[in-house]
Amino acid sequence: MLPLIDPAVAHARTITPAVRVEAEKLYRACCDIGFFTVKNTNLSTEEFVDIFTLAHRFFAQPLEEKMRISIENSSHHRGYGKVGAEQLSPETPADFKETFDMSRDLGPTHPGVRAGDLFYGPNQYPQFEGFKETVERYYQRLSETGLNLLALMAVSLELPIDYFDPLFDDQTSVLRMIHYPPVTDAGQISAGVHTDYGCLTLLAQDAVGGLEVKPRGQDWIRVPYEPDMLVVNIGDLMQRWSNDVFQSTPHRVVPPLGVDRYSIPFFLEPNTKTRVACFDSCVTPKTPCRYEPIFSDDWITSRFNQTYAYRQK
Ligand SMILES: O=C(O)CCC(=O)C(=O)O
Ligand SMILES: [Fe+2]
Repeated sequence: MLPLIDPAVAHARTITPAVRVEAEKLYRACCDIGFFTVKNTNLSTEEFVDIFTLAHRFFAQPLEEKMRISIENSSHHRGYGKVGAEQLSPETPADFKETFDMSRDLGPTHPGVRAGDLFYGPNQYPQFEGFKETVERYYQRLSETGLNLLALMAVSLELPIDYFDPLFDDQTSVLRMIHYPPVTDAGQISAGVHTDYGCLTLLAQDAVGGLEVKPRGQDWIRVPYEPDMLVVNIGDLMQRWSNDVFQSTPHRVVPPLGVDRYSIPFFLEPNTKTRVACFDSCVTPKTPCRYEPIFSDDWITSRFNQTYAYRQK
């Protein structure tokens, strides 16, 4: 069982006894497992249902239609990724999944777009009525929930409760829809063993299940589906930021044979040029800072290039 955290207590950015309780639970979860679950988000049950319905409709289209918004046409890593586009583990074949990625839909007046930044730009959307509105609303909701979790994390790290807010006010988070087609032989890997690149991942999965997590020194844990629940994990950038106090835990997807599975991760990432240097509270005489400061976007770019076939051409 993964620990359950209530992000809503941090909404007002005021340190209350409830904030301290949740921050302490979150801290332990991040140190010991790197994964936890979240309920009491600002998403309604209908919004969970709507986003999955949209994902089903999107992936049900013919391949040619989906390829009109191929990620390979985007200078900003947005749009449709066909089966085989991503290989999360170098040890196993490319992942047996298709994806749709979006971020904040930014036009030419945004300074990052003008500067030609990879992380700021327009989305590529399919032509459905309501698609843009539904995914953008979901993105907004997940961003709020993610920032509430970061507020708890800030408290647990002895930082001001609103420490992360200005670092995410021009965020580069990515919302992804994933369809795993039915696996028919054991050689097909839905999602290979990997860690996530960034800060925090907030995942909605469907009732099929299949997500498995391997905390340090423990066996694989299966993460069961529960309605209205998000599964959250620490990514490599946050592990680095915390001087390895928090764990970015390996995970994989092993769904039951022969069924379609859908999941919707939200990768919460800061503004570009966020300087990631060990938090003071994570550095002690016995555990000096292990990492050079790095800019968040340089880190994410290097990780993309390792896992995407089209970026290696
Ligand atoms: O589909 C899932 O349950 C997990 C997906 C995942 O780990 C990822 O895309 O990074
Ligand atoms: Fe992942």
